[in-house]
Formats: sequence, C-alpha cells, structure tokens
Amino acid sequence: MSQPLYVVKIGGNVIDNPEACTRFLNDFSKLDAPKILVHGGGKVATQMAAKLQIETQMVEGRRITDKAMLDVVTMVYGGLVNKNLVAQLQSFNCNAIGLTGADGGIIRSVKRLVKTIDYGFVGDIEAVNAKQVNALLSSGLIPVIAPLTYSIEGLLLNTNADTMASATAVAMAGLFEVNLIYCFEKKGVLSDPDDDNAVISQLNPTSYASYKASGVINKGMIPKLESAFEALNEGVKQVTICHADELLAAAKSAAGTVIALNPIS
Ligand SMILES: Nc1ncnc2c1ncn2[C@@H]1O[C@H](COP(=O)(O)OP(=O)(O)O)[C@@H](O)[C@H]1O
Ligand SMILES: CC(=O)N[C@@H](CCC(=O)OP(=O)(O)O)C(=O)O
Repeated sequence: MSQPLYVVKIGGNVIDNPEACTRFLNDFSKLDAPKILVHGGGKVATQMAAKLQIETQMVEGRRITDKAMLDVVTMVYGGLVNKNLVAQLQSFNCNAIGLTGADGGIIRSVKRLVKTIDYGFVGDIEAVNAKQVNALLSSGLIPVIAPLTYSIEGLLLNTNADTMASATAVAMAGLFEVNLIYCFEKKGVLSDPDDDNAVISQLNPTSYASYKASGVINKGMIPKLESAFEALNEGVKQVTICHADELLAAAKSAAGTVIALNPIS
C-alpha cells in the first residue's frame, strides 16, 4: 500500500479571519504525514479590488478576471496571502514553501474559453507536475499553493482554488494514497443553508443532484462538489468537506461531509 498524503484546501472566509486562520494552521501543522496546502483568498481579493475601485463579478463560482483584476489577484494570492500563510506555518515548525502554479512549472492551464462568457485571465487546469511536487515533499518541504497557474504562452491565470486542490490530489494519487480535505467556515455541506448544524454526513452524486436542483446547494459549493466527485473518480482515496476547526477530526473521518461515489451503507 502506498504512503498517505493529505491535500488540504483552505477557503477565503477562514483566511480573512486571523484567529480562525491561525487555529487552522496550527492544526494543519499537526497532520502526521506528508501534506500540501492549497489556499483560496477570494474574499481578500474582493476587498482589495474594492479599495482600488475595481468591481468584482463572479459567474458560477468563478471571478471574471480582466487585466486590472489579474494584477489584484496576483498581488493578493501570490503575495499577501501566500507569504503570510508560509510565515505562520514556520512558527508552527512546519517548513512551508509558498508557490503559485507557475513556480517550478507545477500547474499548467489553458485560458478558459466559454462561448457565452468572457472570463478573461482565468485558467482551466491542464496538467500538474506530480514529480516536481514530490521532489519538494521528498526534501521535507510543505508546498503551500496559491490559486494562480501558467499557460504555455506565458500567461499567469487566475484559477479556482477548489479545482487546484482537486487536480493536485488527482496528480498525486499516482504516488500516494491521497486524502483530500476541503476546509471552510461551515461544518460541512448543509441540508438547510440557514442551519449551521444541518450537516449532511455523506453525499453521493444522486443526493447531490437533488440538493442542487432544489437550490439547497448553490454558488461556491457547486465547483467544490464537482471537483470533489472528479477527484474520487480519478483515484483519490477519500474526500471530506469540513469546518476549518475540525481538520484533525476530518482526517480521521470523524467530522464534516464525506463525499462518496456510491451510497455508503
Ligand atoms: N448547502 C450548502 N452548505 C454549505 N454551504 C453552502 C451550501 N450551498 C452554498 N453554500 C455556500 O458555499 C460557500 C462555500 O463556497 P466558497 O465561498 O467558494 O467557499 P471557499 O471559501 O471554501 O472556497 C459557503 O460559504 C456557503 O455560503
Ligand atoms: C477563477 C477564480 O474564480 N479564482 C478564484 C481564486 C481564489 C479562490 O478560489 O478563493 P476561495 O477558495 O476563497 O473561493 C477567485 O479569484 O475567487
């Protein structure tokens, strides 16, 4: 059996809350296996853009990214957020190295082309260089990956952080037994968006389709779940969506929503 690897994604609402973010990073540093952190930061980018009088527009969980917005997200994700996470992890004895998908050529994408919507500088992931990521892990470093990728034409592209985590988990599944954990500010996927305790303990494609059709699952939860199912379909061993304070319990399948391809008996 191959070695375990955690791929953990932390969302923007937690990053925007300094105390919650510090608690999460402390727990992340305690995960007792090789690990990778993929971060978002959408909320911070929206706030920074507003300060610069740049309006944010999201379509189906993705940010419309013109050149001005690309400059904002590059500064916020690749700089401010990524480097602060790395510095804090160092204080927890976790030797983190901050990277965008362009660094070390780890995540390549193509400019997103959708006939009806011009997303601008947004990337759809094409390839993850698992060998390069593994070289970092082998030298004892903990990769902390910002949601920016590169194209073969040399563009830097804004890329949904949930799909970055899923694609990274899938690529690493060839080398490790991967446990993918999405952490955010709710206790899991909720059956009632107004009740923070209404956690769905297991979600499969059939129950997902029905919650989505009824509007219970919406917005940013859609790319998160679609990338979660894709990860399982492509060899990732376990996928969980949980509160950032419950990472260590979720790592033992004891918290959050477990995503499954078939109903779990
Ligand atoms: N059924 C649901 N359960 C939990 N959250 C949901 C649900 N449907 C929609 N959401 C929304 O999805 C958001 C998470 O998506 P997103 O904002 O992209 O998170 P992240 O910051 O982790 O990337 C939650 O903050 C919540 O508002
Ligand atoms: C293309 C696209 O939408 N990119 C995302 C990347 C950040 C992200 O995904 O952040 P969260 O995980 O905090 O939502 C964005 O700019 O919002």
